[in-house]
Amino acid sequence: MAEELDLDNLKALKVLGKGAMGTVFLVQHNSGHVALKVVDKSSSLHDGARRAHWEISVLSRLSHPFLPTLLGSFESNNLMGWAVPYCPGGDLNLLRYRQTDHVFSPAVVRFYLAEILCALHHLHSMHIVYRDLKPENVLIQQSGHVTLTDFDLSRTLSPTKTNTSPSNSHIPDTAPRKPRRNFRWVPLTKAPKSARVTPAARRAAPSFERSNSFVGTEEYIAPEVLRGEGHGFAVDWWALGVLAHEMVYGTTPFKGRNRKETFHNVLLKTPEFVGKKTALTDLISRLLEKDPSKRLGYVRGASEIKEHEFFRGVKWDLLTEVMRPPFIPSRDDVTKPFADGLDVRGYFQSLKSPPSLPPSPLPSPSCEFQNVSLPEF
Ligand SMILES: Nc1ncnc2c1ncn2[C@@H]1O[C@H](COP(=O)(O)OP(=O)(O)OP(=O)(O)O)[C@@H](O)[C@H]1O
Repeated sequence: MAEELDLDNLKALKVLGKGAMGTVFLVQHNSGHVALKVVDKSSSLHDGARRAHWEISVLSRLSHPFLPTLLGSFESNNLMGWAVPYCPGGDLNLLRYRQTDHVFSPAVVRFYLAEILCALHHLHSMHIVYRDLKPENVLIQQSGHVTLTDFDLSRTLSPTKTNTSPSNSHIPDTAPRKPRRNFRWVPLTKAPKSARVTPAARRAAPSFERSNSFVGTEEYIAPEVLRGEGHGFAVDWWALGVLAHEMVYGTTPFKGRNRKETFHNVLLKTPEFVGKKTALTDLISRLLEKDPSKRLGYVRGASEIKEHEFFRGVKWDLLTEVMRPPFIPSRDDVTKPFADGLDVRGYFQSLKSPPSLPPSPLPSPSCEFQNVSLPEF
């Protein structure tokens, strides 16, 4: 049961990340560390309060080892916040950049895909379509297992419209809408920024205003979304295919020189795979089927994908016990916290008065990992 948090008693140790919607703080709470996401309700640009209520409502329904648990929440006149377990391992994108050639081995890919698939299976079983799968939203727990984060773009689908719900018809009025213009920027010489997304006011993308639910990250958007044909659960299977491609090749499959070219590629380009055909390339190409009704997972959901040859041997019911995570954060890196803790309320107040800006946010975790080798298959 999520508790009511008292903002005045919460001291942030540092800023873990800043997203389109809010700021995530590392907070000491009940003798442990939690991640506290705080949204400025007055931020009319991003419709903060409505989106925060939506995310809290989704989190409060989740109960799965690869999804966050809502630990507590608060609401004041100006701020809303909620706490979830802290994931010290950073995200899958940062982890990939720590690998040789910035790619994971097929065995590691299998591990992460299997866990993400289980998390999506759970969400879909609750009629929630995630719609924001990308490596930056896959966090690594202290145990090395994954947690999906950021449910801002998720939506509830009517059970009767499981796969190809027409755009918007299933979106509850209370659901937030979060248009984004996303781009990827990864300086070659620096560690990649955790998020490759930048929110933009809807007016920044006028050509897509017709569809109220045109959302997602450019390189991860499914063709049916671009075609304005609606958002079914199959958009998550498409994104799983893009993510798998990025993890194993180091690039997303449809990235163009600009957004127009990326969207053109998403709609028309057939992904190419270097080297011989494998179970993994077969899985990716089946997930990247442009017609959602022919896409793997369309007919029987996650179960259909779990049966794919690439996952042969995975003990789905025993994932947390049997499968050893390939990377385990070696220490809970809470180094360089703010000296006396950071007052969350003061942090937001100071954002509104530029002369006394707070210390700049620290980047995502710099923890090290124990590399656990997985058997090749
Ligand atoms: N549980 C957590 N443990 C550790 N870090 C976290 C946790 N939750 C979020 N973060 C960090 O905070 C960042 C922002 O979080 P989140 O994606 O939920 O915010 P957002 O405002 O919705 O962002 P976006 O712009 O991607 O929509 C994440 O990229 C991550 O670095």
